[in-house]
Amino acid sequence: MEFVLMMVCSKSILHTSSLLVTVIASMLVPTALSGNSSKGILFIAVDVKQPLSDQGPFDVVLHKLAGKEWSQMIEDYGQKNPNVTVLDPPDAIEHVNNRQSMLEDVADLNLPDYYGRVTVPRQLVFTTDPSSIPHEVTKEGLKLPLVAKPLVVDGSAKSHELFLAYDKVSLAKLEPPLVLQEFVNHGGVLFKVYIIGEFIKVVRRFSLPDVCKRELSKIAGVFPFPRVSCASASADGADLDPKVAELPPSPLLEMLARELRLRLGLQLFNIDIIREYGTRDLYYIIDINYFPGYGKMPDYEHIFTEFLLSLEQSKYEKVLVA
Ligand SMILES: Nc1ncnc2c1ncn2[C@@H]1O[C@H](COP(=O)(O)OP(=O)(O)OP(=O)(O)O)[C@@H](O)[C@H]1O
Ligand SMILES: O=P(O)(O)O[C@H]1[C@H](OP(=O)(O)O)[C@@H](OP(=O)(O)O)[C@@H](O)[C@@H](O)[C@@H]1OP(=O)(O)O
Ligand SMILES: [Mg+2]
Ligand SMILES: [Mg+2]
Repeated sequence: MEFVLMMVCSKSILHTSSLLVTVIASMLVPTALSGNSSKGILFIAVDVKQPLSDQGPFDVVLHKLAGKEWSQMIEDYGQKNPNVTVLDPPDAIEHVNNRQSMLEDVADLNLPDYYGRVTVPRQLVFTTDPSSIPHEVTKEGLKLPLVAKPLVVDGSAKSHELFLAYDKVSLAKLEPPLVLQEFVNHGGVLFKVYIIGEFIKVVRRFSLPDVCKRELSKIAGVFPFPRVSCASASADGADLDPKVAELPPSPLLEMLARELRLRLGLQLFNIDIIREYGTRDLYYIIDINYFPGYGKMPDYEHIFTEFLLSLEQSKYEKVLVA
């Protein structure tokens, strides 16, 4: 079996050490350049300025690009080539690149709770007039502290600039569009669940420390905080309180990943999950990221390759059945 993948990513992504670069460096380019199409995968980098049909045919489109023009190009290509697999459809990506819509599907999930309950923190969206924020927050009964997050995630550093707010008055200093999300104490550790099709891998990362009532009553203001749970903040192997460190049960993660994959219409994403401190099984999803840096995921080369091969295998099986 041989199939052709087309890869596209923006310059900004190429400059960060994301999966695309890591994979190109370690797996794809050698495969494509050497002509040794081991496992049958041929990767072709695409020039987005040229028509796609002049560069194909492709079996799979793998990309992390946004924008109307690009979405249109992919849609047109898909219409002319109904057998192409787009990873992932631009409208599904856009849905999770907005911090309001990304969590809506989780809130609607209604999973059975044998292995634990999964929910999302309460949050409000503000698109204009920051002076109304304190009043709205009081009216809606959101509890402090609050995490302020830019509404749209667009791959820029600014869309990851978050603030922790300790009092309501200071909220008027924030810059909409943003979401204000209730902060949930979780013992300073979060679970990052990587999803690649049907495959799941969970890792522990350090996170923001808990905020106690005393601290809340003594501090006022909104404070920026750095990317606390980035890859360098791996908490796997750290000496942690076992109650905090215990991973969410696998059946819960499997059920959650399956449901989200279907609802979101995505194959490549990760989820940030925290467990409320002092509970055994109350989980909050606080973030979903499209096509995250898989290069940091243990054993990603093997998993990603198997995933790509499974796409073609399932197409082949469908043809046999039809
Ligand atoms: N509601 C919350 N309760 C407790 N901690 C939170 C909450 N929201 C965010 N955090 C902390 O802030 C970090 C950053 O928040 P979030 O994951 O939403 O931002 P991000 O910029 O999208 O991050 P990523 O790099 O994963 O894309 C989380 O990893 C977690 O440590
Ligand atoms: O840069 P990293 O490898 O950390 O990957 C991060 C990725 O950046 P990249 O796409 O430039 O790789 C981010 O994408 P944008 O929102 O900025 O588009 C986002 O998905 C983060 O959640 C990823 O961090 P992780 O969740 O995997 O810890
Ligand atoms: Mg996150
Ligand atoms: Mg995120």
